[in-house]
Amino acid sequence: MKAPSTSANLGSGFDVVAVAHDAYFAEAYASVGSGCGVHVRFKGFDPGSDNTVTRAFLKLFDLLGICRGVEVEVVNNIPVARGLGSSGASAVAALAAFLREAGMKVDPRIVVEAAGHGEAAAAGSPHFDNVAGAALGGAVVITSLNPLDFVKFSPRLTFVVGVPDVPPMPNKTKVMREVLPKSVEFKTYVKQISRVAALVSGFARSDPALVARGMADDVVEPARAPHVPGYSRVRKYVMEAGALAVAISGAGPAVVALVNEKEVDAVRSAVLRAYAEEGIKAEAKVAQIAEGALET
Ligand SMILES: Nc1ncnc2c1ncn2[C@@H]1O[C@H](COP(=O)(O)OP(=O)(O)OP(=O)(O)O)[C@@H](O)[C@H]1O
Ligand SMILES: N[C@@H](CCO)C(=O)O
Repeated sequence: MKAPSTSANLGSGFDVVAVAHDAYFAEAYASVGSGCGVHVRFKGFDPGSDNTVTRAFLKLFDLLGICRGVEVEVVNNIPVARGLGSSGASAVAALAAFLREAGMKVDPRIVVEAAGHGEAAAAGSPHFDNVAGAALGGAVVITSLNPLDFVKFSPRLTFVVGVPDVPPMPNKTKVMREVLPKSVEFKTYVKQISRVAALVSGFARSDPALVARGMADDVVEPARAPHVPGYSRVRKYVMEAGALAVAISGAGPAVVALVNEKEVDAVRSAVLRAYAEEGIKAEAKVAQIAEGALET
C-alpha cells in the first residue's frame, strides 16, 4: 500500500491540520501468518527496532484486542527528518497493507490513533496530524483529540515543496517540539484561532486565498524559524515570486508554499535560488493534494 507525504500544521494549525500531497510516497507490503508478533524490514532508511511501524502495530492490536503474526517491508521514498511526515506515512502504509492482507475493515479513527501513537518513537510524543493526512488524504482537520476524530476535505490546492539537503538534526521533531513556547498572550490566541478558522473555511470552500490567510502564524513558526536553514530567504523570495503563502512543513526543515497554477514555475525557481544563495543544495517539487492510504 502507498501513503503520501504530508505537510502538517500549515502555519496556525499546529498538531491539528495536515495536507496530503503527491510529492513523495511511502510503500509497505505485508504478509499475515499464524502466531503473534510483528517483524518489520525497512528498505533504505532504517530507524532501528523502536520505530513508528512496530509501535503502531502494537497499539492497533491493543485497540482491536487481537494479535497476529505479521511480516512487513517498508520502502520509504519520503525524505526522512524533513518535515514531510515520513515516519507517520511508513506506519500508515504498513497498517493499511496489513488490513488489506488480513481482509479487515477497521474504522479509520482506530488506524489513525494507532499510527499517531507510533509517532512517539519519532517525535517523543504522539501526534495525529501527519498520520491522519497520510491515511485519509486531502486536507485533514483534527476535530477532537480525546476521543480522536477528524474531518477530511478535498480542496484543489497546488504547492511547491522545498526540501533542503542538510544534515538531519538528531531527534529533529522532538527538539522542534521542545523549542515551542509554553504559553501565549490572549490576543495572540484570538488571532491564531481566526487563522485556523480561515484554514478550515478555505479547505471547505476550496479557496486557496482563505487557506493562505490561515497559514500565517505568530506562535510556532517564530520559535522554529531560527532552526530552519534558509527559511527567511526562501520565505522572502517565494512571496516576491507570487506565492499565496509559505510555511514550515511540519517540524521542518522543508518548506511548503501555496501557489496558484500560474505562479508554479516562478515560485519553484525562487525556492531553488534562495537555497542556492544560502549555499544549500535543495529539491523543489510541485505537488497536488493526494489521496490517502485508506482510500485505495
Ligand atoms: N519510522 C521511524 N521510526 C522511528 N523514528 C523515525 C522513523 N522515521 C524517522 N525517524 C526519526 O524520527 C525523527 C523525525 O523523523 P521523521 O521522518 O518523522 O521526520 P519528518 O519526516 O520530518 O516528519 P514530520 O513531518 O513529523 O516532521 C528523525 O530523527 C528520524 O531519524
Ligand atoms: N505537528 C507536528 C508535526 C510534525 O511533523 C509538529 O509540528 O511537531
